[in-house]
Amino acid sequence: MDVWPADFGRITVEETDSTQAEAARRIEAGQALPFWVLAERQVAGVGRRGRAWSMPEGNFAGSVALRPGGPLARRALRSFTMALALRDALVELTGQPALFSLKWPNDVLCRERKLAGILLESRGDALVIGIGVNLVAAPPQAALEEGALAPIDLATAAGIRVTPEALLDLLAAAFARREALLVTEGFDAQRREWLTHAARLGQPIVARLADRTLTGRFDGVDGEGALMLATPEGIQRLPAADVHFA
Ligand SMILES: O=C(O)CCCC[C@@H]1SC[C@@H]2NC(=O)N[C@@H]21
Repeated sequence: MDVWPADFGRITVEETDSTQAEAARRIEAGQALPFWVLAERQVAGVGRRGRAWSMPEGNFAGSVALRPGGPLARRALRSFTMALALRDALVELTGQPALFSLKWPNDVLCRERKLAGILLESRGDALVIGIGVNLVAAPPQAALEEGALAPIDLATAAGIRVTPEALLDLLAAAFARREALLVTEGFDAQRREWLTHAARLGQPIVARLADRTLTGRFDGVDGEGALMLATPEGIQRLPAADVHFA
C-alpha cells in the first residue's frame, strides 16, 4: 500500500466547476503548495484547447498544484511524468500492464481507446496539472469532436471498479516519486520509458496543427517533449499538435 506523499496537501471538495479553477483560487488564497484537489462532482470541466470535459459521477477529476521552478518549456515535461505516474497507478490497480498505452502528448489509453486526459496550465510560477480519468463511464462518441479517439472507461475495459480516492492514493505517490526523479535525473530516462509505452510508435499518424495537417510516421519524442514526425519532406519537429491515428 502506497503512503500519501508527505509534503503534498490533499483537499477533497463535493462539487466544483473545475478542479483547475479550484486549484487556481486556492493558490490565489495562499494555500501552501504542493497540493492535490479532488472533486466528487465537477460541473464545468475543461479539456485541452478549451474543449469541455464531461465528468459523470464516479469518474476521477483531480488537479495537482506545484511550483516546479526551472524554465517554462521544461515545466511542460510534467505531462509525460504525470502520464507515466497515472499508468503506474492503473497497472498497480489492475495488474494488467498490457492494457495501457500512452498517446502523445498526454493521454492515457486503455485497449487503444482514450481512458484519461491530462491538462497543464501555468498560474504565475505555479503549475496546475489536471487529470480526468473515466473510471466508471465514458462520454458518448457523439459528444466528441469528429475524428476524436473513441473513449472507454476502466470498469468496462478492465472489469474493475475503482474509487477516485483509491486512484488518488496511488497516483499521488507515483507522481511524487516520478517528479523527484525528473528533478534529480532529468527528462531522458522518463522520455525513454514513455516511448516504451507509446501507442503507434513507428506507425502512421496524422498531426493537426493550427494551419495545416501533416501525415507521417511517429518517429519518437525529443529531449523537449516535441513529437518527431517522419514525412516525405523530412523529419518535422512538432512542439504542439493534435494527434489522430491514421
Ligand atoms: O483534453 C484533455 O484530454 C484533458 C482533460 C483534462 C480533464 C481534467 S478533469 C480534472 C481537471 N479539471 C478540469 O477542468 N480539467 C482537468
